[in-house]
Amino acid sequence: MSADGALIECESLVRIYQSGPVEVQALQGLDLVVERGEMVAVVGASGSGKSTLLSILAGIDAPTAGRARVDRWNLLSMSRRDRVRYRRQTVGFVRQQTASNLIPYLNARQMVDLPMTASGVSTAERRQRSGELLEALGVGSFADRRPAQLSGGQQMRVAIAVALANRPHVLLADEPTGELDTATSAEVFAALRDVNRDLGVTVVVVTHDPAVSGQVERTVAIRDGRTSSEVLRRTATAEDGGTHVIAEEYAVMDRAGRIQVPRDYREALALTRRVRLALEPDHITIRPDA
Ligand SMILES: Nc1ncnc2c1ncn2[C@@H]1O[C@H](COP(=O)(O)OP(=O)(O)OP(=O)(O)O)[C@@H](O)[C@H]1O
Repeated sequence: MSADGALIECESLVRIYQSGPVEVQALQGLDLVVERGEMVAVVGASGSGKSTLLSILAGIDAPTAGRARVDRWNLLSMSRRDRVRYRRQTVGFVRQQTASNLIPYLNARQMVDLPMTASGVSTAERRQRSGELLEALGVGSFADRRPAQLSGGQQMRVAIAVALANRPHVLLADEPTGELDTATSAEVFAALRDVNRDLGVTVVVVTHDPAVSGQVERTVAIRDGRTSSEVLRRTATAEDGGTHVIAEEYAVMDRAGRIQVPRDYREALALTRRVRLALEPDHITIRPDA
């Protein structure tokens, strides 16, 4: 794998679910590298394997085959005890349904407090950390409110604060804006970007929302359980001094040299099973087998 020292490395990751006689290949050899400090959006159609990937990275689900490493943890060979430590200390996870992240009878401060209590953090440190986190997420003045007394966007910010309580290296968020209106989504997403920038937490966020994925520097697209393409965005300065974002799409090639040719390209040239490949001085051509 190329990136030495990357925080997250998945290679040829496979997850097969067996339900009775039916086998579902949720991940079919997925490759993903995320550098420390990056913020990456994962996009893809419903059923493409996004939530499966996130559950594996969160240490909730175990892969069937392949390689997956986060920090110093090998997610395939981790013992049960290590898995508990990993989930407590290395990753923070924000679930898809806002309410499932929260406990109805606790207020925001108590909820942020809970994971730290489980990790044996002192009372004074807990109090300081929960105050700082709620403040950083813009919900400092709601510390004494329970979930039912908060709006959807505020609940999600509290959920993010809870996920960050034990200073994880990685924050994983599965459709954090899925249940929110456009304006609130933008606010929650801005909060995730602040957390990434100000606290240095690496963020992997699954989203359906192109408006959301368009705001990060790298978007990884999953199709049929594999990483199919990546969009990289950078800000360029024009001659008149104005700035604009340039987005470039790349196909992803695995170590065996496999790439996915997008369906519209295949259809446009009627590419089917066999194609002609030719190596040119600085590129490769793919032609129909005519
Ligand atoms: N526990 C499970 N048992 C059996 N099949 C499952 C299980 N979890 C997921 N799958 C299947 O694996 C595939 C990938 O599901 P996954 O939830 O990862 O997709 P997704 O991209 O997150 O979809 P969505 O955007 O709808 O949440 C789907 O075909 C799904 O039905």
